[in-house]
Amino acid sequence: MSLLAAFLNLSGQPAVVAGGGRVALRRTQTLLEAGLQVTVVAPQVHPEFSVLPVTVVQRSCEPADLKDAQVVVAATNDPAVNDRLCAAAHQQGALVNHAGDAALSTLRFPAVISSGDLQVAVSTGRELPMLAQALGERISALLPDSTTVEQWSRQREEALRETGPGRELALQTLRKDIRTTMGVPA
Ligand SMILES: C[C@@]1(CC(=O)O)c2cc3[nH]c(cc4nc(cc5[nH]c(cc(n2)[C@H]1CCC(=O)O)[C@@](C)(CC(=O)O)[C@@H]5CCC(=O)O)C(CC(=O)O)=C4CCC(=O)O)c(CCC(=O)O)c3CC(=O)O
Ligand SMILES: NC(=O)C1=CN([C@@H]2O[C@H](COP(=O)(O)OP(=O)(O)OC[C@H]3O[C@@H](n4cnc5c(N)ncnc54)[C@H](O)[C@@H]3O)[C@@H](O)[C@H]2O)C=CC1
Repeated sequence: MSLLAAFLNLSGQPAVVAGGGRVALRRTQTLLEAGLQVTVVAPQVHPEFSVLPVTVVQRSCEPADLKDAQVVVAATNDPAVNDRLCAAAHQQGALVNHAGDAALSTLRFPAVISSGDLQVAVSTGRELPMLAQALGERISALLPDSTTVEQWSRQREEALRETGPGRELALQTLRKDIRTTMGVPA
C-alpha cells in the first residue's frame, strides 16, 4: 500500500497549528503558502510568528480549539497532548498531521521543490526527511524556469484551439520541444 499522492486546493480553509516551536513554524509557512487561514495555539511562540499573517492564541491548545478546522497540525512537544488533539481532529474529519508520529497522521508533509506554480513533492513513504531533502536538492537543478513553463502552457492552449490535423501536429511539436529541453528521448 502506498500513500495517496495528491495536490490539495485548500485555499481559504481554516487550519489550526498546536505548538509554536520550529516544527510548528515550518508547517505554518507551508500552510500559508497554500493559502490556508492559520490559527496558532501555544503558550510560547517562536518570535518569527509575529511577522506572519496568522492568528496567535497564546495558551495551551484544547480539542475545542480545533472546531471548524479542515487541517490540524499537532506540533507541541508534549506527545500526550499531540495524541489527544489528533484523536479529536480525526473525529471531526479534518486532515491531521501528528509531528511526532507519522503513523497517526492522515496528512504527511513532503519536501517541495518549486519554480513558479510548478511543484515537485518528494515523500519517502516513511520518516526519512534527509533523503527527501537531498533528493529535492538534486531535482531543483532539473526544473525549467517559470518563463519557459509559461510559454509551453500558452503554446498548448493555442494548439488546443486549433482544429483538424493542425492540432495534433502542434501538440506533437510541443511535446518534442518539452522532451528535448528536459533531456528525455523525444
Ligand atoms: C514524517 C515527517 C513529518 C510528517 O509529514 O508528518 C517528518 C518527520 C520528522 N522529521 C524530523 C526532523 C527534521 N525534519 C526536518 C525537515 C523536514 N522534514 C520534512 C518532512 C518530514 N519529516 C516527514 C517525512 C518526510 C519523508 O521522509 O518523506 C520536510 C521534508 C518537510 C517539512 O517538514 O516541511 C522537511 C525538509 C524541508 C526541506 O526540503 O528543506 C529537519 C530540518 C532539516 O533537516 O534541516 C529536521 C531536523 C531538525 C528539526 O528537528 O527540525 C524528525 C525528528 C527526528 C528526531 O528525532 O530528531 C521527525 C520525526 C521522526 O522521524 O520521528
Ligand atoms: N516532523 C518533524 O519534522 C519533526 C517533528 N518533531 C516533533 O515535533 C515536536 C515539536 O518540535 P519543536 O517545534 O522543535 O518543539 P519546541 O520545543 O521548539 O516547541 C514546542 C512548542 O509546543 C508548545 N506547547 C507545549 N504544550 C502545549 C500545549 N498543551 N498546547 C499547545 N502548545 C503547546 C510550546 O509552547 C512550544 O511552542 C517534537 O516534540 C517532536 O515530537 C521534531 C522535529 C522534527
